[in-house]
Amino acid sequence: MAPASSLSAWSDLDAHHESVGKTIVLKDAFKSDPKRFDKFTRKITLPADISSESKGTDIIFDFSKNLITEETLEKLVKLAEEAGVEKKRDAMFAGEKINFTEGRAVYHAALRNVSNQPMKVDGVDVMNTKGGVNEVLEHMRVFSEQVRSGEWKGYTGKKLTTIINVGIGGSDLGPVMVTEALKHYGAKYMTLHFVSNIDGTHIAEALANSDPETTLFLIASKTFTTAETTTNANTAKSWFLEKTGGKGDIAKHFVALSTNESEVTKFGIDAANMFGFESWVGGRYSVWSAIGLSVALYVGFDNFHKFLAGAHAMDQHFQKAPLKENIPAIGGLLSVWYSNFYGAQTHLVAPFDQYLHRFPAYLQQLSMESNGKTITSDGSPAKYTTGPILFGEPCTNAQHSFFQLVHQGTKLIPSDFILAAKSHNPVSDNLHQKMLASNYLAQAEALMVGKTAEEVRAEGNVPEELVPHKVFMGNRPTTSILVGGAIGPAELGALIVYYEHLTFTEGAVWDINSFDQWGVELGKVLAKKILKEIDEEGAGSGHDSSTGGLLGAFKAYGGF
Ligand SMILES: O=P(O)(O)OC[C@H]1O[C@@H](O)[C@@H](O)[C@@H](O)[C@@H]1O
Repeated sequence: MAPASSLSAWSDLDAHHESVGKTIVLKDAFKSDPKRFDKFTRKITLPADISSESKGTDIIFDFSKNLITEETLEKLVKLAEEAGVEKKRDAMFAGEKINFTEGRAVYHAALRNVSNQPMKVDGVDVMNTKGGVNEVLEHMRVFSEQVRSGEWKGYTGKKLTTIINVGIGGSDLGPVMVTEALKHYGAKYMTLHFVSNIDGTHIAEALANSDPETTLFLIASKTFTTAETTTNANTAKSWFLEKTGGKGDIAKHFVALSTNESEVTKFGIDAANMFGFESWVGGRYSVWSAIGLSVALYVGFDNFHKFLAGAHAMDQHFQKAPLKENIPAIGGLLSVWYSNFYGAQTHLVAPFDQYLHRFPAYLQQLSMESNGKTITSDGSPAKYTTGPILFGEPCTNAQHSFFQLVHQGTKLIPSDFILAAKSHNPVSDNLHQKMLASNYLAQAEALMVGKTAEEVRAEGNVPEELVPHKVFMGNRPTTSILVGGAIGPAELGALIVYYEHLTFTEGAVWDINSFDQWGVELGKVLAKKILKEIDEEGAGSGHDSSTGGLLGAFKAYGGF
């Protein structure tokens, strides 16, 4: 594929940015076009049988407060066409090896293919083959139901009520985020811990109040070689054996979620207690796989299945909708528009939803590990900027911390706001929900309309020297996502997949491989070398003076 900047649609967008993009004033665009909201809003409706709403849940994506005209959208669609976004999408869904640096298919969509259409990699239907998607799902269903009912017992015959998931990166962030987001649906008697950090504090705090008789460990690692996870898992195993005086039965208290059977059995977990998946599932896309077992245990398999089904609905939309109507494609194209033509460096995602408090952290990995790349498909460096820095926090909290910069800073920060129309906790007669919604609406409006010097003066009693400080430039773009009900498993699944395919669209336009992550390797290798040096005499070798100096100081202060 040609570099994006050599496409004619790219030059066309460059010119369009000069003539229209730089001059568009959103509040005027709304005044002159009463239909702007309708024109730029897209909707997906999730089927009734999986939704939190009995008639099915609408999810509205309002793109109208973005710096675009109808012509911009057409030109962005043209760019997607020239960049082969649809072709690449179809190749992904056809199981082709689009992860070209690792020679792998990118097939996490198969994990949520609840309509069970045949999906093949190398001619094999991954849904129904032995050890395939359906078989693992059935294993997850049986196991999660046994644990939840108490049929699966610990070594002293007690029900397992504490779940400790040991994993990092994609083997942690998805399960943490989703179990938090679906807490309303979670088993109230269960205590969940997610141990990821190599910092011993993480595992120590999780074990501190856990009872080995009632604790289930899920060792979650695609490769089963990740240093943090194997170290934490070994510490957990030693704790378990020590606390149970060697009588504890590993088979009843440890299961593995992995692709690597030989490492799993080497660790001491029976292959029968392993929930597998395939190398065509990238770590950051693995919550839909066996890595999601903690979710199934916590919210029950039926809800886990709805989560997959909501995701599948968004997959089908992405696969079938024409680009101009295609919600994730539009999201991705807007990101390209801001990154490459306005020089925006960031993407803010602010859920107006406390249950979604780990959603931005999850999206950070999804977006930045996928598109934090420089090299294009022909091996040459991109001549344009790629993955934005994604960040966020739930609102209204974020408003009281970093929103100052979003409103009045020098940077353009395209922002997404997410709200569910219905709260799971309509306390104080829905007062909280109404206040939450009023902030969701007010922030997007304020970012767009801003406040002129004249408006500041008209408020009266403002000393002239303060006027510029109180001016809001406005014209700051937002995408507002409104879930037309509560956020249940299906709604959450669809929201995640919106961001997955948005990220896909960006990467497809930028002509990079969104599916490898070589950038995490170098630090791992150096850490191994330094770990050895900590136990050796001296301050290591071959380091720069800063690294060597710090290593020496650490050893001296820490008594190593
Ligand atoms: O699931 P495992 O194999 O332990 O990997 C955990 C994480 O490791 C990181 O270095 C990245 O590669 C992530 O994509 C991955 O999710």
